[in-house]
Amino acid sequence: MNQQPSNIPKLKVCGLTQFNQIQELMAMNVDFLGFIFYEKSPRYVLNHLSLEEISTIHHHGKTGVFVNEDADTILKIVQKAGLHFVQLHGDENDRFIGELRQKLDPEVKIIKVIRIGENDSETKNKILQTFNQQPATSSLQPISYYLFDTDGKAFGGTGKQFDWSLLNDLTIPLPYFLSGGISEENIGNIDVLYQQPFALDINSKFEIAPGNKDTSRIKKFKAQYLKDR
Ligand SMILES: O=C(O)c1ccccc1N[C@@H]1O[C@H](COP(=O)(O)O)[C@@H](O)[C@H]1O
Repeated sequence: MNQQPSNIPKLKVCGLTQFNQIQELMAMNVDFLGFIFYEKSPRYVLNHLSLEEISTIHHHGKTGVFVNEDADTILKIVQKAGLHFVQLHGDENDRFIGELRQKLDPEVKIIKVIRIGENDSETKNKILQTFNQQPATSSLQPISYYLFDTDGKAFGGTGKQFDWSLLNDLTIPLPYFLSGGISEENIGNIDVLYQQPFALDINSKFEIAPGNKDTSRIKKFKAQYLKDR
């Protein structure tokens, strides 16, 4: 993993489908490469790359994005594609996550997505319930990271920002990825967050078309915003 001063968020680029773009991102030291294994997504990676091709990508941050997928399918994809992170972007409950944790190699880390709707007490309660699902005394912690994204009918890739100030009302018990319509236009507001993100997750705002990334804009974004601030 890329060595950076700890106050600078890492960068995940999600929804990758093109080999040449993946190589460009690796040359820029992007920390996480996201592949969407959700058939209904316009960024469904298996329409473009096979599991064998993904397995040949030598990078330590290969992340598979899954939406309400069954555990055995996730396991098979993780093993065949050589993934390091599993991003659960649907409505997976703690029981499912615990079972998946038991099946996965301990080195493979789970990122649990919390999709955020309105900034209201119902949303805050939903988030707190998810935090409480983590068993305090587990030898192998089921969830290693949270990822906060904007809620929407398509589960993810909405291109919309949620109200980040909601995070300031919470004590987030794990490092987290900040996601949902992140671009040059809103990243300047990141300083409002008391608890800074472990990583930024960018996706549809850096596309020419779904799955086709504008790598030169990503390069500029990384150089401008992910340097020592
Ligand atoms: O991008 C998708 O098509 C997608 C579909 C289903 C689940 C997750 C998806 N992408 C994730 O959405 C967030 C935010 O994306 P955006 O910046 O708002 O476009 C990101 O974490 C992707 O992993």
